[in-house]
Amino acid sequence: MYMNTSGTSRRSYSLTFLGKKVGRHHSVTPAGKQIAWETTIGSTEEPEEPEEPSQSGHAPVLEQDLENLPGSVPELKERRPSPKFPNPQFQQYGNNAPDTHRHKNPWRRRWAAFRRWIAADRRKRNVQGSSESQLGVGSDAREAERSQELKIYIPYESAELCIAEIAEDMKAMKRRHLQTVQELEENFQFTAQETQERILQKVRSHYQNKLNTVRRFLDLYQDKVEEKKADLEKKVAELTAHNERLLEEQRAERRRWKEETQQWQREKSKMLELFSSRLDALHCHQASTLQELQMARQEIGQVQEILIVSSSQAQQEAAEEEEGSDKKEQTETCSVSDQPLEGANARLEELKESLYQKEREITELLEAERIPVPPVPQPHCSVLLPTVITKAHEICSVVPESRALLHQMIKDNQVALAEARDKLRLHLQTAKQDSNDKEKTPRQEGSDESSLSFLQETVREHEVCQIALDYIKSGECPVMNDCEMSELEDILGQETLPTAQRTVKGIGQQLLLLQDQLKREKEEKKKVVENYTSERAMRKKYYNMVEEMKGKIRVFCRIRPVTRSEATQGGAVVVAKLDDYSVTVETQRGPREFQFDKVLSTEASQEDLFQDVNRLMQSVIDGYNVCIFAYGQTGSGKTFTMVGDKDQKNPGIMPRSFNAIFDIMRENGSKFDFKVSAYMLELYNDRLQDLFVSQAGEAHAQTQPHGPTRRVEIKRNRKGVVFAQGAETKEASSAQELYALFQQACANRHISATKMNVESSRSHLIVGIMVESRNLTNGSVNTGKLSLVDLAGSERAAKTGAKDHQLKEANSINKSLSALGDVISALSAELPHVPYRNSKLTQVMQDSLGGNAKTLMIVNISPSEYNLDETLTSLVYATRVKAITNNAQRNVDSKEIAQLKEVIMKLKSGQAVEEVDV
Ligand SMILES: Nc1ncnc2c1ncn2[C@@H]1O[C@H](COP(=O)(O)OP(=O)(O)OP(=O)(O)O)[C@@H](O)[C@H]1O
Repeated sequence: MYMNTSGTSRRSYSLTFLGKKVGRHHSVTPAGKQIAWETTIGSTEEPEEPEEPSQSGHAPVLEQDLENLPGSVPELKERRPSPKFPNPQFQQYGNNAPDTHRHKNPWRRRWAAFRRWIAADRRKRNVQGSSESQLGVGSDAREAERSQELKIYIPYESAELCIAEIAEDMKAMKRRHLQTVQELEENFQFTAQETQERILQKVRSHYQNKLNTVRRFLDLYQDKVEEKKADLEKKVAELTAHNERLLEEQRAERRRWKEETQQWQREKSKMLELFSSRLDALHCHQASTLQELQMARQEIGQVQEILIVSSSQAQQEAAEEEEGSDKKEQTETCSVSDQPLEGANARLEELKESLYQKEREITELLEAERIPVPPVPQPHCSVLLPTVITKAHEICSVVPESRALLHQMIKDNQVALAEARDKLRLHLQTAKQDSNDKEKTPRQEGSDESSLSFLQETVREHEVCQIALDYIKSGECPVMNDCEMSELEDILGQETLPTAQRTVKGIGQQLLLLQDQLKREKEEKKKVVENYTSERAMRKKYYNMVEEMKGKIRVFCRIRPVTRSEATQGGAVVVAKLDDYSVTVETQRGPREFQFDKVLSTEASQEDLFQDVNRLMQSVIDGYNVCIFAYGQTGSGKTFTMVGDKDQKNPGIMPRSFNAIFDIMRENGSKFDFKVSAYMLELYNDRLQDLFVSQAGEAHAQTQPHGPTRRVEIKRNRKGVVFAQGAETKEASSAQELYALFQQACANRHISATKMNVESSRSHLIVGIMVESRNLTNGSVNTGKLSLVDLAGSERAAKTGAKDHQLKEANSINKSLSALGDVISALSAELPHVPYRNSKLTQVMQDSLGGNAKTLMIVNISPSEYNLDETLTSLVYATRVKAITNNAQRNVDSKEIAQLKEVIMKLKSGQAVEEVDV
């Protein structure tokens, strides 16, 4: 047998039984040394009893033995592991382990006995060897014998015992080994746990620090927000004050306009009165002239009768002459009878002349009455006055009725003059008394002054009239110096001279003046109306701005053109756009006006509409939630507005938004890093469907026994932002890519033909576009969401002709719209409970109605009388929506929060988190 130590912690046994190797075992000795020994059984000789172990234990024996083997004791000692290991279990195997402990191990005990036995045997053999050398045996034979002697012959039972012990020993070792492994594992776990806890602690403290920083940031932000809020409130107050000022100005303008109109009306009526009184006078004059004419005609008739009588008398006398009467007598008679005839003829000629004159005058007057006389240069008073007086006097002297009329006029004027004088006197007396009695207000004084001047004017008018009439009566012309003449011209300028010619010309001039004034008034009125309209538009604009600042939902109204079917039905157009902000509907009870943030007429193009929508795209990029939805009866143009026409010649809000978002992104590409993703859903028969999954694909998935059944559900995050759980979200890197996704989704939408619309949407379309923008300067992240909703239209089955499954669809659509109506009513009435949960549609739109989004509603209406009821319902509905207030907030995370969110996302998805991430 030989024994070898290699100084390692492994031990190997190699057993040879009856000349054969029976096995090799490795084990770790407690002392950590490797021992290999071989046992060859060659004799049945019983070994000597081993020596009793010495008091000092077996260790010295072992070291002694080991000195003869490869690997000396010092080397072995060196290789022994130092008792560094903290585990006491392992310490017991170290060199410092107490002997008592060693002896407790049965195997060790036996092993020690065995080694002692071997040592004794060796000693015995050495003794034998030395005696033989002394006898001088040949060296070769001795060598062979020595090699033979090196073998130790162990009795079979001992070997068996030994093997059994070794086996037992090995089992025990195995157990200990396993135990050690287990302990190692436990220890490792314990250590790993400790390390993990340490890391967690570190992470926690790191997070805590970050959180504190974030809190500080938040406080700063809060302060800034407060400042901003105060600023905005100030601005709102300023705008309100400005609005008030504008309103006040408008009221003042209106008052002024009203006063001016009244003044103008007063002046107009005064002028008309004057004109009619002048006309009356003219008619009187005309009537008297006609009467005169009549009388002249009668006179002519009488003269003609006299002429006839005289001619018959002449004939008679001629006959008598024939009978031979006295010629002298005849001549006398004849000369006597000729005398009245000549007078009558002269009178007749005179009358005729006067008649023609009168007729000419009347014609002139009538002409002047009919045609407004352009202002002609007045003849000089010095020429005009004597002519007028002479002519008037002539008429009066020739026509007795005129004379009588003149006398009457003089009398009347005298009476009127006396009355006017009395009135003036009375007024002066009263005024004098009043001025003595009390102090007057400026207004009273003004009215007194005006009535005094009126009375003075009346008196003066009558006085002038009196002088004129007196002159006409006498036929004299007044002798006037230049000063008097100019005074008279002034009077004539005031048109107080009652001559017909003057009157007519004055009336013509007055008419012209009136026309001029009317024109001016009209222009002024037009200007006032224009000012008022522009001011009204401005006021509405400011009002809308204030409302928007307050967070009110914006509502646009779009009137679509009359469709062909409506035209064939012959329904009248009952809807009209009043201005950019008002629409009017002709109802049976009269016109009804509705006000919105914008009204788009039938002529408004898709570009016009998008111009007002475009600014919301910037809000999305800035991190706001924005919702744009179209509402209206079926066939009113919702899909046209939101999506566009079929061949996309007139793209609607959705495709335009895609382009606008990517345009803004491109412009800001140097400052931000953007990410765009989208989901597209439809709410069909009260079930949410992912439009990125085709109906065929979904049907296939349903038929699979363990196929993935997608269930899309509406959830809200802590900030109240709605998101679709279970819906596929796809990323897009360009507007074209996003549009391709949109087209893919639209292809999966439920559409069918009804009587009202050949391409009627049978579901609500919901498109969500998420835009994440990371600021490259400060690392903050904005997350905006744009929700575009094309609602299905409310419909009446009788009108649309819906049957079977279309009826079911219509019921579902109407039910969800009615739930939407309930939500709108509750929000506009500011009720404490808003029934969002009554329908999936209202759940989807929860953050857009009364939530934290900037919302725009487009109410689409038909202009036709055929849809009057639905149009009125839609407009009332939209008016209610205008009253709803949202609280739009920006979704901004600082760099740290964004990073932490990323870490949380990674942890949630089971990804490894590195120190760098934290
Ligand atoms: N502003 C418009 N200019 C021109 N055509 C329009 C306009 N609005 C709507 N139309 C036309 O009217 C028809 C009906 O419009 P659309 O399909 O958009 O109605 P809808 O409200 O979406 O109906 P439904 O609720 O049934 O889906 C379409 O042919 C559309 O092209």
